[in-house]
Amino acid sequence: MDEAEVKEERRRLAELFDIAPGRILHALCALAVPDLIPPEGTGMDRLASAAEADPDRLSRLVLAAETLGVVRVDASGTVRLTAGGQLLRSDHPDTLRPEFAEIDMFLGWGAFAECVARGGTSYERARGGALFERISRDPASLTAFHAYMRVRAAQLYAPLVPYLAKRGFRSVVDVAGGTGGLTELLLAADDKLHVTLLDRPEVIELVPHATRARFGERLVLRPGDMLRSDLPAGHHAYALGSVLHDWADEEAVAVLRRCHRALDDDGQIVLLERVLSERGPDRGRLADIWMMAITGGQERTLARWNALAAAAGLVIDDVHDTADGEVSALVLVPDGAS
Ligand SMILES: C[S@@+](CC[C@H](N)C(=O)[O-])C[C@H]1O[C@@H](n2cnc3c(N)ncnc32)[C@H](O)[C@@H]1O
Repeated sequence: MDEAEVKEERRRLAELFDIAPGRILHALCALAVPDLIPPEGTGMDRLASAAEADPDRLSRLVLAAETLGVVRVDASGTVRLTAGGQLLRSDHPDTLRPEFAEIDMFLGWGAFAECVARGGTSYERARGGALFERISRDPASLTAFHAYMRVRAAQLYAPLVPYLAKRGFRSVVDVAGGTGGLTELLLAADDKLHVTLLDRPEVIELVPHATRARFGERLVLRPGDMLRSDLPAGHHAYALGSVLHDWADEEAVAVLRRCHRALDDDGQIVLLERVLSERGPDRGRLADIWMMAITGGQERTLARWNALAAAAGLVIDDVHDTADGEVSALVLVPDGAS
């Protein structure tokens, strides 16, 4: 490398390493700053008072945010959101706010290199418990996590809904379906469908009343533990959206076996998951590292998904990818049924 290339690489790596941009966006969202900036703009002092923040510190944060391109501050000191900054508002349909306002995941990275070297998750080391157990004891974290999951589900799974609707499910169990982001998409796409939403009891309690009222008896809420007890039996499809990537193979196979046992005669299991490329650079490998750090699970290649299915007596019958490769639908049926 010549001197200019070294300089450029140092700059590129230092930029990758810098923790500040993410934390600036986090603080803006946690303090609801984008929600407090009206279309006509606002002054720094007014913004600080609305955000209940120290005026000097908040103005430094906003100026740093301008450098990141999410706000613009004009000569008179009026602060406005840029087009990108609009995505940080909670009322934007593609909002990033619940994700960026979350602190628990960030704190969970802790001593990450330790977990690479010695196993376990850095989340557990840093936060003193496994993710789903710990946030269950911390209402603020639980609410923030599921607020993010709902928005994520609506955005991530929407491109798969036409494909899922065409499969003509009679009834679906949304296994570990959180507060029902996927369930709502499925129920809204087919007015004859019944969905049983199963998750931990404290998560089922967070299902919004509006969702319960909207779908009436087509939605059954079922507190349960997919790792310790049988799933409701006799349904046509068992959907698992971003569930198995949270778990190592042993637990993932145990959950698949439970779904297999519960299936209707012509039943199917539908995984909504990322399919990692077999080799070469893939942004999904960063998501894989999130899983290593936070849950102890992993993102999987098609070969690994095949192996997981086989271990539960299942085969992959169909794979439907989305254009951006962020998520695919993998349809599993009992081995010998396809
Ligand atoms: C990554 S979230 C995915 C939520 C939802 N399927 C979605 O795509 O939005 C994982 C979900 O698994 C649930 N979960 C974790 N352990 C569980 C268990 N033992 N039994 C049932 N649900 C569980 C969590 O509460 C959480 O809602």
